[in-house]
Amino acid sequence: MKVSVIGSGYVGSVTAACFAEVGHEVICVDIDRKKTEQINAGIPPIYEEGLEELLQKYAGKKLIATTDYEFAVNETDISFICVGTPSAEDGSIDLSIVKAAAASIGAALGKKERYHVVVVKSTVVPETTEKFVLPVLEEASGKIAGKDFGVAMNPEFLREGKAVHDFMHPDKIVIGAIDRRSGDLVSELYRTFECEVTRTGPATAEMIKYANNSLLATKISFANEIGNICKKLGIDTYEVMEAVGKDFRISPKFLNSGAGFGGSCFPKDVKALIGKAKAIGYSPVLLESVISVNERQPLLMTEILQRKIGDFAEKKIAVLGLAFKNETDDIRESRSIPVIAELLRLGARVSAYDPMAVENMKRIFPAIEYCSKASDALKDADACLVMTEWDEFRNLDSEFQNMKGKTVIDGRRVIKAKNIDYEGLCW
Ligand SMILES: NC(=O)C1=CN([C@@H]2O[C@H](COP(=O)(O)OP(=O)(O)OC[C@H]3O[C@@H](n4cnc5c(N)ncnc54)[C@H](O)[C@@H]3O)[C@@H](O)[C@H]2O)C=CC1
Ligand SMILES: O=C(O)[C@H]1O[C@H](OP(=O)(O)OP(=O)(O)OC[C@H]2O[C@@H](n3ccc(=O)[nH]c3=O)[C@H](O)[C@@H]2O)[C@H](O)[C@@H](O)[C@@H]1O
Repeated sequence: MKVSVIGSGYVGSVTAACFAEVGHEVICVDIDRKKTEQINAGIPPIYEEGLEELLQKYAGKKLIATTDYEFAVNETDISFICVGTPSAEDGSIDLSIVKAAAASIGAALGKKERYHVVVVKSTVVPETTEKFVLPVLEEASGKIAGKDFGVAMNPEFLREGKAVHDFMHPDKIVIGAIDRRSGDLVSELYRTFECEVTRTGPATAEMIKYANNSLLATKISFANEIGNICKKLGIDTYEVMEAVGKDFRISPKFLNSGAGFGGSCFPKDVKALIGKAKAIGYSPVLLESVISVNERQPLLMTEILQRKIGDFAEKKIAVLGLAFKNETDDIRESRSIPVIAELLRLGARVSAYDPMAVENMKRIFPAIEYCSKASDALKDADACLVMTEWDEFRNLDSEFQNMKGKTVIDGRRVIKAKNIDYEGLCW
């Protein structure tokens, strides 16, 4: 089939490359010309394992990128909206980018003769596809949904760092369509995937995505709550959760306590669902607690450190890990951001290291010291905070001996080194 993918970020570029891999012809559309040029040259606009190989294989052949909506819509049967859905000031969802993309697709649809299906893959709160995107498409095209074109919602469950693998081997495919014809076309696109397909309506598909992310975020905040209580009692929460996870109704996944969840989705999506719930007159107390536990968690790192080394003024604190999790350069909502801000507020000097995310963090904290090796960040530091679960931190040992003080607060349970003054965040 011929597919256009609107937005070439984490989800769009991976969706496009993977659809090419399963045999479709793909046109990527982005308003950022630099990204379209990169894709056409086989260069991934973001880092994801396996993405470069796919782009090298298909760019300029089965996969091309453009800024031209009209061309992309005209040449394809189906368009996937994969643009960002950030938080507005009050935490609710900001749909302005989705609106712009839908209006551009709509304008192109207005000039197209053949039937076309528009699929929302961006994470959007329930009712958005039918009550917001569909009317924008109708107005911009002058056509009627369900008659002249189809509309569907197909949420994405990939994780950053494992995005290509997750897209190619999904646990589930959810297709919420306004009518059978739209849903059948989306289903046809996924026919080679060996995975159960859930067919439903758009609002249910939208809610499945939010319930999924909110439950995973809830598991993490729950593990952190238990971890904080365990710490006060001198109990090892990792031992507790390992046993709890053996109950097949619970599963051991996503019960690692620590500095909390970051990333472009969990914080934003839980807040967006809170915003939607409030807008319809429901007070989501559990979801609000998931966020408050998560916001308190990184600041417990600096509280513990203060108890151990006292005043931060003029002290050098090494921060290991800037990405919101391992295997990515993404720093969006990284738990190291509030920690570095707090260290600076309290007068500390910060030396930071991350295997991939240094360049991105420079945009937020241009004035701290960035190092190209963990050992450089640790040299002469008074203390160290470990913020990201990078595997290479598990092998650090003698590097800690070049610190002035030997205090290491581990926010991710990754440090194995001996002869240091080690303290876990909640164990
Ligand atoms: N990042 C992730 O791991 C996942 C993200 N999602 C959801 O997918 C959506 C996209 O997320 P990301 O890929 O992370 O966003 P992103 O910010 O990495 O990428 C968005 C892309 O859209 C482009 N864009 C902006 N306005 C445009 C327009 N009018 N027309 C065409 N392109 C335009 C931007 O230049 C950018 O390349 C969000 O709703 C997110 O919640 C869902 C599952 C996983
Ligand atoms: O909607 C999305 O964008 C995506 O959000 C998450 O994926 P992602 O944000 O890439 O990363 P995760 O691996 O889920 O980790 C999120 C955060 O939780 C933290 N985490 C994870 C697991 C755990 O046990 N404890 C914990 O603190 C990680 O350190 C990280 O900061 C979901 O896992 C994906 O299924 C979903 O598609």
